[in-house]
Amino acid sequence: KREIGVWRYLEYMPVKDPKKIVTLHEGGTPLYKCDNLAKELGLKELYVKNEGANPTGSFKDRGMTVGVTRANELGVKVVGCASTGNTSASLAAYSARSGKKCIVLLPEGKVALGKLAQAMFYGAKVIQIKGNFDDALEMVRELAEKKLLYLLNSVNPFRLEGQKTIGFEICDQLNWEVPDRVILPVGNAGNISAIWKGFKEFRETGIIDELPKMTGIQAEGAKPIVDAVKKGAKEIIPEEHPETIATAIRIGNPVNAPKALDAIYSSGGTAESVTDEEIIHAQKLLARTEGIFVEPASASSIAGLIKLLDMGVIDRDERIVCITTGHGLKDPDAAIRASEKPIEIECDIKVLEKLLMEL
Ligand SMILES: Cc1ncc(COP(=O)(O)O)c(/C=C/C(=O)C(=O)O)c1O
Repeated sequence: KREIGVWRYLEYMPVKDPKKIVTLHEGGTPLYKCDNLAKELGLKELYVKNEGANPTGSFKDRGMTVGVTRANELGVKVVGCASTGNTSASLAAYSARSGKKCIVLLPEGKVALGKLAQAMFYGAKVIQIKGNFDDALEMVRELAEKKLLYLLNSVNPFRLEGQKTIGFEICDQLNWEVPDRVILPVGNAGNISAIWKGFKEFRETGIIDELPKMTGIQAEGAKPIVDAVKKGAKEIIPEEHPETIATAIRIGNPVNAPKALDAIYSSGGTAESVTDEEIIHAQKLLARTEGIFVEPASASSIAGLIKLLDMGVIDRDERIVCITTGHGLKDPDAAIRASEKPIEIECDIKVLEKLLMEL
């Protein structure tokens, strides 16, 4: 009996020795039909694929199970990555599970609390650099070139092989009724490239005939892919100083830009940017209409949906899947900052009853 999750698709995985698989039973995440939010937005059919339901709380686990399995096959002892947070949290977990040493490079002061706690607690060697993610990635790639570690950023194709299963699962969960459009946040641009690959492989094997429009969303202050798409360019111009409260996608020089641009152009998709305010608004709207709590970067897919509807780019009768990529608990500070303060009272039941009346 095939378990659900990434390894349900073993035949599509570049694994030579299944006995070397390192897994935390990642994947098999919920595809929620969001009728409340759809009604709010005047949409016919809206789904949210919640990758926050993965073992370490983000879609990165899908890539890491395949990437660390590869490291196992190679007999690698030390793995490493640069990260805005979730990649480091995931790599720390999978390297712990497979007895490997793990080193992660993080942009000092720009990593959400939950992610930092995970990387530290799983026992990774956590290095904070005085620079941004792009600087950290450059440094860790040099260590890889010197063979001092096995690099597990999404320059490593084994990461994308795991993440393409998001596309597979969406097809299975919609009984092969392919969505018209898939909307997701884009940072280093690995995920949009991987998911597109998944849909294309399912079409090549005859499981589906149609392909969705791949739609990438970036933050206003970190949008090299969006700028390229607006010009129909084949290459990006790196953003020197990417800035956004959605720190997961605070990336200026996405390594997978060529693949991501190809996914967007060949699928007839698009790319759009959203402000931090629009992200926080969408994050709250999703939580309060559908009970789905995601971190700010993840909510940019909902914010992008709203913006593209307002711009008339997206038709209201499209079947749409928004991918929410990380759990809201990853960034508790952002959630508390965006919420009403708790009410403080003495232990007086009368006061409490009065508050209840005003609920
Ligand atoms: C919640 C969340 N949403 C979206 C993205 C963007 O995905 P890509 O476009 O494939 O990079 C990330 C990426 C995080 C890192 O790049 C890292 O953790 O180093 C993320 O954590």
